[in-house]
Amino acid sequence: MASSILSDCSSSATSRLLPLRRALLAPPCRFRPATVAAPPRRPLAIAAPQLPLLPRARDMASASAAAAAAAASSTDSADACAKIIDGKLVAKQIREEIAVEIAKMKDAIGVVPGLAVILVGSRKDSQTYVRNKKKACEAVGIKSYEVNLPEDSSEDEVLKHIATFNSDPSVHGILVQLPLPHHMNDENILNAVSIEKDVDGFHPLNIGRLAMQGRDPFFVPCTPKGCMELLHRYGVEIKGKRAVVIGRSNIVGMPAALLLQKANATVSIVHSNTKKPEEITRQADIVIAAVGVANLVRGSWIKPGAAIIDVGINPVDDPESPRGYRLVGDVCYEEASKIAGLITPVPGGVGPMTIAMLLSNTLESAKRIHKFK
Ligand SMILES: Nc1nc2c(c(=O)[nH]1)N[C@@H](CN(C=O)c1ccc(C(=O)N[C@@H](CCC(=O)O)C(=O)O)cc1)CN2
Repeated sequence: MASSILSDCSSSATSRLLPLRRALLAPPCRFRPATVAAPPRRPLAIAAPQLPLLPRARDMASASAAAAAAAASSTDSADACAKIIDGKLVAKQIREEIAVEIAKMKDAIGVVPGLAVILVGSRKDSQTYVRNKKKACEAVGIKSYEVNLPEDSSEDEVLKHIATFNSDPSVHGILVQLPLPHHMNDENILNAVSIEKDVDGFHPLNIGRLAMQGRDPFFVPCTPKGCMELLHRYGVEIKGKRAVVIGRSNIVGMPAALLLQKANATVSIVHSNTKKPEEITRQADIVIAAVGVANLVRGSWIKPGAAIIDVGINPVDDPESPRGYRLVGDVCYEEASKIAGLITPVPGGVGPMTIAMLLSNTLESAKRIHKFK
């Protein structure tokens, strides 16, 4: 269900005052138009989830609210606008690049990459993501295989389908859409996917290899890989920079921190027990926010000029929207975009990159299995 969060990221008390103060004091932020120049095309350098609310997320949110006044004054005086990192556009470029590569491989060796998706239950959001994955596969020339199981299926039924796909040579990638129903053990299921076909990169051996020096995983999880790809394509230097990842989930925060560290950033992870998260975040040249709390990161948390990657996709009530809600990130875009150097919007930032990276991982898998360069 959508939570009620005010669009200007302020508490209910300040929300009545801020728009007026802004109108009086601040020149409007001239956002870069939607036609912002596309980043240069480049070969792939190397995956929103609705993240669970952390137990102490409320504490972090209250630290955030306490910082609201400071944020208001700093954003009021700012006249700069961050460059928008256009994930939708980059994802489209990547899909086009992948389609070309797939056509080449098919011509050269007659192989068509195959992706198998297993969906358990009938969550509307998961059904939409799976449908979008299928459409994206069709558009680039990947053959997709889909298994839909009822909510009350047993773990064994899921494991049986995984085993069949593991031994099917026409399938190069297997994923189980998350979240799974509560009665299922994610670990048992994710462990069953062959690591050579684990295009989500969630198998513990793939995550373990990501964490180790001198080792590489077969696959990098799609959303964190998408975050890195956006940083690369927009020319953000990572080596020697300070990076902060907010959130430490297995599927986004933790792998994102490992990737930044592999790219030679100095990385801190801010989580539900972190004291003064805003002070730590303010030191970062690069911030990846993946905590699942709408508008947690305020303008006052951000170092001027920093690159901000917002992974959060949080529904908030909006009676004016046809759906009755709209999506906002973990970062208060209105404030942050006046202080940051670059920023991803929500929607249209990291989200579209998740599926583009899934296609990239599936192609990579087919190439590796068939030794095609
Ligand atoms: N097995 C997996 N399960 C889940 C993953 C995953 O990578 N593997 N990630 C998420 C869901 N997800 C893909 O599965 C996903 C989330 C969001 C988007 C996206 O494009 N979001 C749009 C907004 C969409 C909207 O309007 O509702 C955006 O941010 O612009 C794509 C894929 C959890 N499960």
